[in-house]
Amino acid sequence: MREDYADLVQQAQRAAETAHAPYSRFRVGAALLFADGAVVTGANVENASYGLSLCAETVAVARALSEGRRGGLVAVAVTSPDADTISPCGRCRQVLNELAALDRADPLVIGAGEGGTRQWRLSHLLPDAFGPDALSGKEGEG
Ligand SMILES: O=c1ccn([C@H]2C[C@H](O)[C@@H](CO)O2)c(=O)[nH]1
Repeated sequence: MREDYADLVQQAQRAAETAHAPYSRFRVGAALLFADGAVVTGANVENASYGLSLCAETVAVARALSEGRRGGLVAVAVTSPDADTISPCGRCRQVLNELAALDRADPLVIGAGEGGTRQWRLSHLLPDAFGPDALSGKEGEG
């Protein structure tokens, strides 16, 4: 793994320590790397109403968008201290695609754990994605 991605994984690991996961006891951290070098992290946030829980990747994407980021997503690291390895759930793939598609990026997704590290392009994890393009001309500036 390139050194900068090792650092990104480390940031995801640190984020996982802040997870609010009292129900599943499965902590997840995500770290998004942007072209300007910025990193935005997130951890999963569970809810007593289980189905309302938010995944780490979703929290990170929401943080990035609410900070005003509208593209430049280069890589995403996801990790859990409670699993040997991890790959983003289906909903997270769609949520990541929302940010990536804003500038037609195809970020590297890194699933890291003690059991090994796997890398994919987001387009591999979510081929033929439904994205903002499908609505072009139908939506306003958000
Ligand atoms: O890609 C994933 C998959 C799962 N989780 C969280 C959701 C839930 O809080 C816990 C167990 O599914 O892990 C994530 O944060 N990201």
